Amino acid sequence: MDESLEGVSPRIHALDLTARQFDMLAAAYGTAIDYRDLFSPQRDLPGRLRDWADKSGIRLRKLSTKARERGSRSEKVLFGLDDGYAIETVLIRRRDGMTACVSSQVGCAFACRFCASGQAGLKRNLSAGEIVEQVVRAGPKVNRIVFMGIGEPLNNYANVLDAIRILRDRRGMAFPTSGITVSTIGIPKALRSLREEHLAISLTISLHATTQEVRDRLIPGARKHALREVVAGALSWAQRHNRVVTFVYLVLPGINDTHADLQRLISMFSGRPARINLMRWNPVDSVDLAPTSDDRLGFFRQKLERAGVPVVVRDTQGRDIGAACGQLWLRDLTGIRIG
Ligand SMILES: C[S@@+](CC[C@H](N)C(=O)[O-])C[C@H]1O[C@@H](n2cnc3c(N)ncnc32)[C@H](O)[C@@H]1O
Ligand code: SF4
Repeated sequence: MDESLEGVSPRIHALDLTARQFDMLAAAYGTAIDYRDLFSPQRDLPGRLRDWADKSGIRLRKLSTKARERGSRSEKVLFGLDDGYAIETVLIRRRDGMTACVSSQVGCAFACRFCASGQAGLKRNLSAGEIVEQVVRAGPKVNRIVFMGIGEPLNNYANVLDAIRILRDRRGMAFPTSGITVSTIGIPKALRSLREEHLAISLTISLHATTQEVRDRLIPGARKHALREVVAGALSWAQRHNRVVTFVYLVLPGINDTHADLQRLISMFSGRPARINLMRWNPVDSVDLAPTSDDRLGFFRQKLERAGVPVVVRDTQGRDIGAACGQLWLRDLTGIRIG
């Protein structure tokens, strides 16, 4: 992370600033505000903050709320961006707090067959500040963050890691990294870098196949990533950090749910620092796939359990408002889908 102010434009987004950069700006403009004030969850930001922003030419907020949709346990917020696109953030209520499911990119380059978010391709990366702002705007009840919205976080490595560092800074939001999960298709080079970071985050790998051929069909953008390198990179991260890595497996009838798949999953993960989350496909308009049956999911779960591989069946929240995993579309400012 470059902590100097070089190249920082006067219209910089306050939530892009590290505490050190803030100190330098505070010294240059003189201020009575504290770094923590930048992360104020209030809708009407305190006057002293607005005065400081006017004086220093800093933008306190960059996202504009375009729409909100409430479901039984989740809420979806459509945030407009400066360049005419709109991304979505999902808030999920839990018994002990709230989870913010944040977007990391404007669209996605990987074009997974089963997912809405990659249908328009990748337009650009979100900045660290645009990621942090999604959490700030979600309010103080958020105690978990999952990078499971639009985009592939490890394809925007620098900004996602900067966002995590800003979020966890004790002088700012002091968000515990143990409450942050990065979900990724597992880009091997980025996994090697992540292994060396001193960050106590959780890691989830979207695996979805046990052969290269099936994975290439399901995740066309990841064709150059060898499946065994993805798995080895994730397990190496787990060993280095003394953690368990979660592998997500979307069970798709007739595609990746054969007995041979089950056997390969068992031999890949038995005795490893890994757990498997079996998932059902959430429907996406104009995508010709079918969700698996409860029986098939139960069969996979039972066989994996018997082989000693930790496994859970995970059902995602938000299907009632099109906010479940993989159902978020890149949109324009009026909410019309792109892709
Ligand atoms: C939308 S992705 C974003 C994070 C990252 N790009 C990834 O693929 O892990 C979050 C999770 O949703 C899963 N997913 C995508 N489309 C889905 C769908 N239609 N039904 C269920 N899960 C889906 C992905 O495989 C991934 O585990
Ligand atoms: S599942 Fe993840 S990697 Fe695949 S298109 Fe959706 S957001 Fe991108």
